[in-house]
Amino acid sequence: MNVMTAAHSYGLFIGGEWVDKQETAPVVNKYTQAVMAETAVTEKEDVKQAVEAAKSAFQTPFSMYDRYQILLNVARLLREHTDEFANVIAEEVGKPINEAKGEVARSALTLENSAEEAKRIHGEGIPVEAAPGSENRTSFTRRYPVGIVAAITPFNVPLNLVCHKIGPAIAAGNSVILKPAEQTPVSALLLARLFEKAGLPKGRLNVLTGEGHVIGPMLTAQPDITMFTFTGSPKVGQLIREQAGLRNVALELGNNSATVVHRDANLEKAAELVAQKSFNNAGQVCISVQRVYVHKDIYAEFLQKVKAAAEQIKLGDPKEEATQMGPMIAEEEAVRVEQWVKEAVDQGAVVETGGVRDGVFFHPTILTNVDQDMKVCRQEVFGPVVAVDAYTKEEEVINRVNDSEYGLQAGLFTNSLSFAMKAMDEIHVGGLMINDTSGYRVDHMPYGGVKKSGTGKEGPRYVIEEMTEEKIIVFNR
Ligand SMILES: NC(=O)c1ccc[n+]([C@@H]2O[C@H](COP(=O)([O-])OP(=O)(O)OC[C@H]3O[C@@H](n4cnc5c(N)ncnc54)[C@H](O)[C@@H]3O)[C@@H](O)[C@H]2O)c1
Ligand SMILES: O=C[C@H](O)CS(=O)(=O)O
Repeated sequence: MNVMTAAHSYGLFIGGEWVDKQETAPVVNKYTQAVMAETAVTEKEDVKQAVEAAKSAFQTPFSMYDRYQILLNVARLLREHTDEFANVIAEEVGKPINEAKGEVARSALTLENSAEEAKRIHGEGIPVEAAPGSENRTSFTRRYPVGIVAAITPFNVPLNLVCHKIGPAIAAGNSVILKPAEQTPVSALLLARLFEKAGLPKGRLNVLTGEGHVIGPMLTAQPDITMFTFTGSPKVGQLIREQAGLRNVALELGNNSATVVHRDANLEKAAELVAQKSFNNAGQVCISVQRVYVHKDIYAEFLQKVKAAAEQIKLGDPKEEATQMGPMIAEEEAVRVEQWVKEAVDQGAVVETGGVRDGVFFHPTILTNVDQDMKVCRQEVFGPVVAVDAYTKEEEVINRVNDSEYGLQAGLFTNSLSFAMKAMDEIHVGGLMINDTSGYRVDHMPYGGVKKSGTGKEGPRYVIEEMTEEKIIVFNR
């Protein structure tokens, strides 16, 4: 089966039906800039219909075992269609084909893990009888689905981050309304086709495409939506939280990730991983290495190694096997990154390599002589730029890592157990990776930030807690 239609034109997916709309929006191939697909533009009435479909599906029983089987089937189908999905991701994001294949494999794992968790949703016994006067009582908790989950996702990881929302929401027994990023909706629409093929009951998954700033408020205006799960920028996350009122909101937001390389680290390994995780997907990854702090004794050697690795990165057509870095999501984003680098240079930073824009491409860039208050350090670059600076003392570098509004993940390369333990206690982030960069993630681990990086955790087991409500039952014998 080829999951693509010949016309490459996609309707909305509401109540198990594909709904064509008169108004459509083009999705462009980020390398060629040619139109690769047309997607339907959602109107207010479509949002209402999606909510009705989701509500009606939610009222129909859907057993844990059926949820498990459907999620497993979709994972299997996804693996069977790896090349098609990877080609779509390479085109719609501009992500190198090998990275895109990796994203498809991770998406299948996310769905498999969600399927497994569907069978593990459980409560616990509560010893209420331990309270004086409650000797004759017996109690336990149970978890119930929250109802209708609205999921809004970003452009940079358009399939796996969608799976991180749909997989656990369905595993938990909810209905879902998905709004994928307007720049990259095609892989999500194809995924909906796989759910349809796998026999997902109609209305359990609905997909609405179009501009977020238009559809977002239409979704938050629907009182029957009980939870919002959002991955994207802090600005939009904040808006959703304000509009959602007392409803449950999970936010996976940005970061300006730091990685520390201590004087006792394995330099080869640290340099290789830093170069890889600074420039993956042209740096458009929320845990991309953006700030590197290197102990002064090894700074020069480390810098030379990372620079050599960065200069080896092959830019080009994402669909060519040899390409290691593709274009950014849009030329205006490449222009923004160019301006931030220029501003840093005007403030005294030195470009060690890169710093060059070529249309929608921005070359892998290493900056030194940086200051913590430059935009390239203080804000989230979301581009292929890394700032490398030296430090002397452990205490000093912990303070510098923590000197950020964000707190998603951080990395530390060291062989010192005491430094690793101190960092574990004192670096304020959702995840600390010892002997790895901030960029490490596997899909079943708890993943989410502190401070401006968000609230709530992803990873199927953890997000299912948020996508279910706990109820306590007390029996009086
Ligand atoms: N923490 C994480 O797990 C994680 C993962 C990936 C990306 N991100 C973050 O995402 C950002 C980049 O992605 P982006 O540019 O797609 O983010 P974005 O916030 O611009 O868009 C994300 C989604 O929100 C929608 N949206 C836009 N305006 C909206 C509104 N007013 N109401 C509701 N929805 C709206 C968009 O259409 C899109 O679907 C970065 O900050 C990055 O760090 C975080
Ligand atoms: O962009 C942020 C992503 O969550 C990182 S990953 O693709 O899931 O590793």
